[in-house]
Formats: sequence, structure tokens, C-alpha cells
Amino acid sequence: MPPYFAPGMECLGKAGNESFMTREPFPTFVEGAIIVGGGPSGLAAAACLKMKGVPSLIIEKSDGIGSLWKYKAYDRLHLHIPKQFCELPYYAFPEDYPLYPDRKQFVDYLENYFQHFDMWAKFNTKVSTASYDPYSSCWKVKTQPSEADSEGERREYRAKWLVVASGENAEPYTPEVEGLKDFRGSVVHSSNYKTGAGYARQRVLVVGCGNSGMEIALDLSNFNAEPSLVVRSPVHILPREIFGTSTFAVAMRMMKSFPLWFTDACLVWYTWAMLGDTTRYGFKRPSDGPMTIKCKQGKTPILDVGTFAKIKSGAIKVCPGLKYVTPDGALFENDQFVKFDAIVLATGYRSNVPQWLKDDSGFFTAEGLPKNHSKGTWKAERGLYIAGLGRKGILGATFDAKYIAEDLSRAYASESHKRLICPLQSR
Ligand SMILES: Cc1cc2nc3c(=O)[nH]c(=O)nc-3n(C[C@H](O)[C@H](O)[C@H](O)COP(=O)(O)OP(=O)(O)OC[C@H]3O[C@@H](n4cnc5c(N)ncnc54)[C@H](O)[C@@H]3O)c2cc1C
Ligand SMILES: NC(=O)C1=CN([C@@H]2O[C@H](COP(=O)(O)OP(=O)(O)OC[C@H]3O[C@@H](n4cnc5c(N)ncnc54)[C@H](OP(=O)(O)O)[C@@H]3O)[C@@H](O)[C@H]2O)C=CC1
Ligand SMILES: O=C(O)C(=O)Cc1c[nH]c2ccccc12
Repeated sequence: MPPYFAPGMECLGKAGNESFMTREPFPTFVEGAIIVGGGPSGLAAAACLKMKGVPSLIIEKSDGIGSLWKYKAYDRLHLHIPKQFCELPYYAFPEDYPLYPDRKQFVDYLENYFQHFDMWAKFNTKVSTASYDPYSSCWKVKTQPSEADSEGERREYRAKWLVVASGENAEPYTPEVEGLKDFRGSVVHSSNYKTGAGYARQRVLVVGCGNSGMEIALDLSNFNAEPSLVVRSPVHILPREIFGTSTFAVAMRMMKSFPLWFTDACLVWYTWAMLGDTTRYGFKRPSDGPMTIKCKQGKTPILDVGTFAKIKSGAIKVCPGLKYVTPDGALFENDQFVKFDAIVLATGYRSNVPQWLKDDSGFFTAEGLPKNHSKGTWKAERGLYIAGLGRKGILGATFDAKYIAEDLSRAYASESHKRLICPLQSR
């Protein structure tokens, strides 16, 4: 019996006494792969598959591609590593782009990339569940329209292969902080922060000192606000450039020829020479080096774009961990109380994979990131692939996409004799 007639693939609605009113939608069969997410990782995967002759459908909950860069990033954002490390496969950045393209340029590039490869995508469509159906050996992907699409309907798609590309930064993470909900001023997550323009002369507490918190504190200071930055854990801070060359590029080159510890020692020594003793300003260094931590834990070092100079000058204050927030300020772990007018939570993001992917293979951690697998973080079982969740930035996602296309295209070729070709109803 061909797979499309197998039990479980018939669209007869739910069992039991549920009426036809609650019937499940008819599934649309997708030849090739379904890709969940239309960010850089999903685009890279779709392009690499296409180059290998494998079709795919991107399902994206936002109204277009690159939603993180389009809607969830602040205005002054630039790529913080040089463009050659953020280029997606088979399509170069325009030649006149600067070394560190800005947010708008990167979004334009992603949109052109999508057009260039003439990709298939369903926008305003959120994947609510994806599960493997052993009867049909397919992935069942159920979708619901996003809030912006009032006329959309629930759909079901099926494909032999599923590529998870929903991003490490899928959901803003807001920690439980005592008293936060009673704070009288504005509280925004960094994903909703655009510019410091409305914060002039306000005392703003920026919680979190990853790359977002550091740059938002700088932006606030440039707009004449009075930012304070919570730095609760040891963290590596590196200048973005070493003698005019990107620190990231220097590190990559060194890692090819020298052991990791030596690269780390050089980076830390150089930072000390450039920025001085950062511990004096509240930045304790972890005992492991910056690239060791990136490789082991995926945590990105701070690439400083001018915040540290503002900290040195006193324009940005550094605070230790938060104890609690009051309606008009915050108490810190050193028992100091400071008044604030606004709070920006630059406390990071989480994967949303556990919310929608039903996978019991043990491939993912409870946080929805691949566990450390000896064979890499891009391939699970039963036709499930993962792009951009290996905590290696856009460069890592492009490697994932190439490996995925290589492997998936082989499986696609061997399946081709029994493949069912059902054109999509809409693009
Ligand atoms: C502010 C910021 C700056 C960064 N700068 C850099 C940088 O300079 N260099 C670098 O290498 N990395 C950088 N990163 C890391 C970042 O992970 C990448 O830039 C990149 O966007 C990751 O691409 P992605 O496609 O994996 O994820 P995303 O860009 O997050 O794309 C995932 C897409 O999946 C969609 N999606 C999620 N869940 C669902 C669902 N259930 N159904 C349908 N669609 C869904 C989302 O709407 C989103 O469009 C930065 C991250 C942030 C937050
Ligand atoms: N192109 C660019 O210039 C930029 C790149 N990025 C990238 O985007 C990704 C996300 O970065 P980002 O948004 O900064 O998130 P991160 O996860 O990197 O940083 C989150 C920060 O919040 C802190 N934090 C979390 N909870 C609390 C709490 N309760 N109290 C105090 N501090 C807390 C964390 O501290 P702790 O370590 O103690 O948990 C950490 O310092 C990274 O990969 C980053 O490199 C981001 C911005 C700009
Ligand atoms: O911005 C990010 O989150 C990245 O992951 C980019 C990146 C990958 N490897 C790195 C090593 C040092 C600094 C940034 C990165």
C-alpha cells in the first residue's frame, strides 16, 4: 500500500464522538523537506537543498523572512563579525556592503536571497506541532495562522523530511525577578527595544551583559540616558577588532594553527593590553578562555563596540546581580539600592522547539537545543534535521545547511522511485 493511503494519513478527523465540525484539515503533501523557520538557517538550508535538486517548503510564522533581524532587533545593530563569516551559501553579499553590514542591509540581503533561489514559503503560519507518523514514515506538521492573518486556517502538511530552523533566539527569555511586575516605569525585553531616543535623562537599568545588553547600554548613553548594567556572572569581553582586524577573524585564523588555549591566551592578553584590567570595572573573567567557552558551552564572548570606554568614563555604571526590584528602583547583591525610571531586560532568548516538536529520540535537551552529539548537531533520526541550533552563529548554520543538503539529497535520491509528487496548493 503506498504511504499516502496508510492508516493515520487519512484525514478523517479525530476518533470517538467528535463531530465533523472538529475534523482535521486535509494534509498537503510536500515533496522534499519542510523547513520550520525562515531566518538565515532556514534560508541556507532551502538554498543548499535546491542546489542538490531537493525541493522544500519553508513555514514561517512571521510575515516574511528574517523576522529576528527585521522586527526583534534594535536600530543600531550591525553584524558583529565580518560579512564573509555571515554570508549564506551560493550567494554573495553585494560588493558595496561594508565589512559589518547593518540590520537593514542584512535584511535586504536575506530578502534577495529568498528571491534569488525562488523559494517556496508559507508566511504568517506557525507550526503548532510536528510529529513523526510511523505508518506513513512522514513528518506531520500542523500549523495555525499567526495572529496577523485573521483569514488563515489551520493546515496540516506532511513530508518525509523535516528541517528544524526555528532559531536559538526563538522566544525572549524573561527571568523571574521579585518585584518586577510592580515596577512603575517601563519594562521592555531587548527584543522590543529599538532606540534610546525616548529615554533621554532617564535612569535605565539594563539587566544582562551579553552582546545585547552591552550595546543597548551604549545606545542609551548615546541618547543621553543614564544606564546601569547588571553584570552578575564572569564574562569575557573582547574588543571587536585587533589592530584593525576583526577579533573573530584573528581567532579563527589562530585556531587553525594553534591550540585553543594559546588562541585564548593571546585574546585575553591583547584585551588586557587594550582595555586594561576589566575586573576593576566589575567584569570578572571566567577561568576558561573565550573561544573554549564558545566551543564548549556556546556562550558568545562580548565583542565590545565602545561600551567599555563609556564604563571607564563613568557614563555607564556596572552593578552586581539583582536581589529584587521595587516600584521605583532595585536592590543589588551588594545591598545597594538605586532608583530607576525604566528597565531593559537583555536577558537572552530560548529555543521554542519543546513547544512544537514531538521528538522522543533524546536528541534535544529540555531547553530545545541539540545535546552534544559526537556526529554533530545537525542530524537526528527518521528524517529529522536541525539547522542553526549548534550555537555557532550564522557561520555554523551555513555548515549545518551544507551537511543537511548532502545527507538529505542522498536519501531523497534513493526514495525517488516511490516518491509522490503533489504540487503545493499555494506558494
Ligand atoms: C540581536 C542579535 C544579533 C546577532 N548577531 C549575530 C551576528 O552578528 N553574527 C552571527 O553569526 N550571529 C548573530 N546572532 C545570532 C543569531 O542566532 C543569528 O543572527 C541568526 O538570526 C540565526 O538564524 P536562524 O535562522 O537560526 O534563527 P532566526 O533568525 O531566529 O530565524 C528563525 C525563524 O523561525 C521562525 N519560527 C520560530 N518558531 C516557529 C514556528 N513554530 N513556526 C514557524 N516559524 C517559526 C521565527 O519567526 C524566525 O523567523 C545574533 C542574534 C541576535 C539576537
Ligand atoms: N551582532 C551583534 O552585535 C549582536 C549579537 N548578539 C548575539 O545574540 C545572541 C543573544 O545575545 P543576548 O541577547 O545578549 O543574550 P545572552 O544570552 O548572550 O545574554 C543574556 C545575559 O542576560 C544575563 N541574565 C539572564 N538572566 C539574568 C538575571 N536574572 N539577572 C541578571 N542577569 C541575567 C545573562 O547572565 P548569565 O550569564 O549570568 O546568565 C547574560 O549576561 C548571542 O549569540 C549574541 O552574541 C546579540 C546582540 C548584538
Ligand atoms: O553572535 C553570535 O552569537 C555568534 O555566535 C557569532 C560567533 C560565532 N562564534 C563566535 C566567537 C566569538 C564571537 C562571536 C562568535
